[in-house]
Amino acid sequence: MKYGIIGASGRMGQEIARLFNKNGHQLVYRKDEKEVDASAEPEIMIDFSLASAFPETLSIIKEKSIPLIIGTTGLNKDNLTELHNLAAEVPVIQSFNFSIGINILSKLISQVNNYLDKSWDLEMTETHHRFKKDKPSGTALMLAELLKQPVEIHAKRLGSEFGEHKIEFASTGELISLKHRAYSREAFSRGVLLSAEAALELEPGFYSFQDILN
Ligand SMILES: NC(=O)C1=CN([C@@H]2O[C@H](COP(=O)(O)OP(=O)(O)OC[C@H]3O[C@@H](n4cnc5c(N)ncnc54)[C@H](OP(=O)(O)O)[C@@H]3O)[C@@H](O)[C@H]2O)C=CC1
Ligand SMILES: O=C(O)C1=N[C@H](C(=O)O)C[C@H](O)C1
Repeated sequence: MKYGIIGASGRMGQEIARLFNKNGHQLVYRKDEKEVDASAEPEIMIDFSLASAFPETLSIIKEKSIPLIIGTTGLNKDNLTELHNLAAEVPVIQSFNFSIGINILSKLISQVNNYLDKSWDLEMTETHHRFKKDKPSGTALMLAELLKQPVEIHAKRLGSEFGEHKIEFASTGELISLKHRAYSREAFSRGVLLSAEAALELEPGFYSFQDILN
């Protein structure tokens, strides 16, 4: 397929281009903060840029009227509402984490939730590379929303860490610890590839990555 990337020169943009090109797809549209490079009209658009780019992304998708896969974090509730409105016109697949593992972890957290009461303490830690611009991670915020009670999120920025999320549940007598760690950005680009290939067959609507995996 012919695809476009908003945030093409970024860490994720480069990883997505590597995996998509390996799978025979053609990158025909690249946008970064100051540059656009287009050789043909893309069939789908992928956005891994920055929250500050969101208004531009919205107008690009409205103008091109093609499916959007968006992984950019730091989006607020108004941004997500605008994505839902856009989904009336085109398929929108949105996730703060396109790794299969985090989607498994989400299901485990939801199950653990069912057994916990106020006598259990919860703590969450997310660890990312030193260049990450937002804090806490979008994944941590997404996981926190699955929990019945509020949880403090500790954010660590260390070296080249690709992304680790740990949730600990403790009573006065025992501890449960659930952790996911990405070993490379391919953990995310694989999910983006699955979503992009599915997007071409979807009706307009708002889809999570979980919807694509189901
Ligand atoms: N959902 C998921 O699975 C994952 C999500 N992410 C998220 O993806 C985003 C990108 O991460 P990462 O690649 O590490 O970040 P980088 O900082 O490496 O890349 C950001 C990219 O966005 C570009 N950009 C900045 N402003 C604009 C704009 N106005 N229009 C178009 N492009 C713009 C930058 O271009 P320039 O260089 O010109 O400034 C750069 O290419 C982050 O929000 C991160 O949290 C990351 C990994 C997985
Ligand atoms: O910036 C990153 O690298 C990542 N960001 C996402 C987030 O904010 O949750 C997903 C992943 O953890 C990597």
